Amino acid sequence: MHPRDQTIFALSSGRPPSAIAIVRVSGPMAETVVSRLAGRMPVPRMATRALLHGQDQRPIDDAVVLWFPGPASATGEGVAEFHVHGGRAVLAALFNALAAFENVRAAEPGEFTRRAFENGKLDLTEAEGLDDLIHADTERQRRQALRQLKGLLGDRARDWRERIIAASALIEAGIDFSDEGDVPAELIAPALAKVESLRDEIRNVLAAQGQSERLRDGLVVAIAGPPNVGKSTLINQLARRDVAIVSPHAGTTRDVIEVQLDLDGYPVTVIDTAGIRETDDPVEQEGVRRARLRADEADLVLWLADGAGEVGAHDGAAPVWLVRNKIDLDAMRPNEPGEGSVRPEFGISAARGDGLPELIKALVSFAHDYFGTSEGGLIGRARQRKLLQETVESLSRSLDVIELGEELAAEELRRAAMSLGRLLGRVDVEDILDVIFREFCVGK
Ligand SMILES: Nc1nc2c(ncn2[C@@H]2O[C@H](COP(=O)(O)OP(=O)(O)OP(=O)(O)O)[C@@H](O)[C@H]2O)c(=O)[nH]1
Ligand SMILES: [K+]
Ligand SMILES: [Mg+2]
Repeated sequence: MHPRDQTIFALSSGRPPSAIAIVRVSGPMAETVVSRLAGRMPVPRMATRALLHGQDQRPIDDAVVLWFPGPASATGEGVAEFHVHGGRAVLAALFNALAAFENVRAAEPGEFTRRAFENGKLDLTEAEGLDDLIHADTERQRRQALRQLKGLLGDRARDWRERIIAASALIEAGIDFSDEGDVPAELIAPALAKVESLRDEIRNVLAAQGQSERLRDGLVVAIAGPPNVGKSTLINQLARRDVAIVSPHAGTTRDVIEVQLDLDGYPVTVIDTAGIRETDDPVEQEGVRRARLRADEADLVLWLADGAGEVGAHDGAAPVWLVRNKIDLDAMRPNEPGEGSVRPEFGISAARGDGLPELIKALVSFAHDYFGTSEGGLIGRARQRKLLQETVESLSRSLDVIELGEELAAEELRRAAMSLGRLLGRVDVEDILDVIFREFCVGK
């Protein structure tokens, strides 16, 4: 039997142990599974209490059972939900009982959503939005994901696709008309006008968007600098807890330490690294190597220095802010901009907290620019942006090549429609589906 026709089950709630755990079952066997385990069929969509029994008639748990007959269910198939007590042994007993049925197996990550997608319950942008919503840590990520889940991008893309197909139908009708020679201009002109306005519309969405698909991955800020300048003290201050060891001993931090922060709704990862210096200690050398690597990959580097230190050499393309620490030790006032310095310069005391509000304010404003200011951003992922860009390019090309022949223009329009089809998950997507759904949680 094809894996797709098998019945799947998974824990859909959080990690056990928990007060309640929800196990979902989807597929052709779901109905049989419910009636055997619960001893009867619950009324559809009504919470029903039942003592669950395995096939050996031993009781499993006192549960609440829900039955959603397909196709009006989350996946489009028959779906059962078992709300059981969230103990590990309870779940193990239930999983054993489920797996004992023929053609019933544990679900792969994302398999429920994939079935929903394959049964037309949601388009690919909505499926991606669902995944993002589950993984959203901050308020802005949540709002962005919800827009996707509500299908705002999908709705626009469907409309664009239909209009492209209509324009290309006009051109193709023109081609059919002209047995020999030219296609009548009165057919081509309105089609071209449509294509042009469509292209501008999609361009506007791309432009208005800023970079809000970056919300998924977050902003990476690396704290780097020489040993003992107070890098770990600063990350502890930003995290408001002791994530890194602070000591007067130079070379304390060797591993890369990460904390996730919610800065004004923006997801920011701050990393503390080993102090960068020449050293004979192989462990510290490795720490320094990793520190350089992470600083090179970061989106922003806070180069910490004390006294009169300057920014050290590094290879990354990211902006570097010089942050002078330990201003409590000298007479320098907080946030005195360095003379002739192009990069922002901050004076702080990580130990006492002086200058930190200003530094955090600057970070929020950096995040604001980095993620784009648009609240109405429709694009949630780089994949979506890329396909929209391809659509715009094909539309532009169709306008360019129309002089050379209507067939060429029609071909470009087909390409544009294809890109939007991919965006929605309607064309040749098997390969990307595997990639996308694999990232999902099990039970989703
Ligand atoms: N006076 C003063 N001391 C500080 C300040 N920030 C950190 N220190 C001290 O400087 C020393 C080094 O601090 P760390 O945070 O461990 O420095 P680091 O840059 O992480 O050091 P490595 O991990 O070894 O590279 C500790 O003794 C801290 O207490 C500050 O703002 N003022
Ligand atoms: K130290
Ligand atoms: Mg340190």
